Amino acid sequence: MATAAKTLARNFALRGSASTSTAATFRTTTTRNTARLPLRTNFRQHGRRGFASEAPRASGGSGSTIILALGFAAAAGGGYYIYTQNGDVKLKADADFKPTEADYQKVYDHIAELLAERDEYEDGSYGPVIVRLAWHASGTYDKETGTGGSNGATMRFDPEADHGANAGLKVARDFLEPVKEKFPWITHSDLWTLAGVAAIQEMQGPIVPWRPGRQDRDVSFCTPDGRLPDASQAHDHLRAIFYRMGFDDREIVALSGAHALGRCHTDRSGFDGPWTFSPTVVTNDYFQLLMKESWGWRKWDGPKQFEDKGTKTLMMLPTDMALVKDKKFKPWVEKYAKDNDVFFKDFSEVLMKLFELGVPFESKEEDRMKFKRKE
Ligand code: HEM
Repeated sequence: MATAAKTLARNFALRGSASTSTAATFRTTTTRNTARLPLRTNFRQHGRRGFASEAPRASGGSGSTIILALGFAAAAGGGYYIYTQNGDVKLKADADFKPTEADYQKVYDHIAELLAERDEYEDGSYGPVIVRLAWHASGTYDKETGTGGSNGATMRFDPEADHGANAGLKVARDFLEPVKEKFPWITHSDLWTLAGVAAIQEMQGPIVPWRPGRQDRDVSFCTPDGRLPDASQAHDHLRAIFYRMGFDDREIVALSGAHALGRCHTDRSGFDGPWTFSPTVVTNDYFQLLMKESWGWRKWDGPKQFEDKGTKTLMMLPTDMALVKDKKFKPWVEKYAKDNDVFFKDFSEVLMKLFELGVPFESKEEDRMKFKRKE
């Protein structure tokens, strides 16, 4: 009997044969096709691009950059004006400027345009690495002390940018800098989470309600290293990390469904490879593969990880396998594998909660915005 991965691989081979009728049925990040296929592929093997160390970009810029930024700000209707002081050119926020939902939708639209345009990145999309940035910016939250979380964007600073778990995220932060320049009124911490929402929605995931209100904080608010999960560990570690943020077992499993997206990189985490054959489309394939595929240890010099026995091209981390080994996690994996709609509903709710961790909102829950996808 063919394994799930072999079936996926066969579909991939079909796509490779460039049959237009077949290709038309595959879901891609640029063509939205809501028809549910049992298994989808838009997998492309790409050469790995290395990203070296994570030194944050120096802030500030030349006068011409600032004037350019002013042009963008004006174009975006951002309520900013320019003034000079001792020859210094500065941008200053208009305190009266109150961005509306339409202003935030413009930010969303710009990110969506950039995601579509800049398809030179691996697997054709920056979407997965942006989702990882939004998650790592939020997942430092500690409910006991109220520290960490998406309020602050402290990964802009060396101590946090250099945490091992954040290796490779400079590429996502840099991707978003032109957006910050175009809309200088938005905080980095609002921008990173809004970009996470945009990436999920533009990769055909569920609508994720979002609200603004995060303030950027200085370097003294950087969280200590070790708050994000260690992929080499087991169920007890997952619970310790995610319970600290205030999540329960169902939510831990739903969040892990993000690993339908993207891949591991030997020059970042040390692990290697994608979890699914469609790493730029939000699907429940991660759960299907966890349930249906046979997984064995990969024989290699790198850290311990699993590979599918069928094609040996997919991977699972020890923490991913913990979801099917643990009696309380497994029923949720089964449920999400069987029902993509239930997964999408829970995934949307849990992402919304993740991106709001640690934020002292002035707005109400009913003020959350639902962004329209790019046409
Ligand atoms: C459950 C605990 C988790 C562990 C141990 C874990 C671990 C990892 C590791 C080791 C990588 C590879 C990084 C690299 O080498 O580039 C990765 C990638 C990724 N993770 Fe997780 N993760 C977890 C949860 C999550 C959650 C909750 C989300 C989002 C909601 C998420 C989203 C992603 C995405 C989208 C990527 C792909 C990034 C890319 O393609 O560059 N992960 N994760």
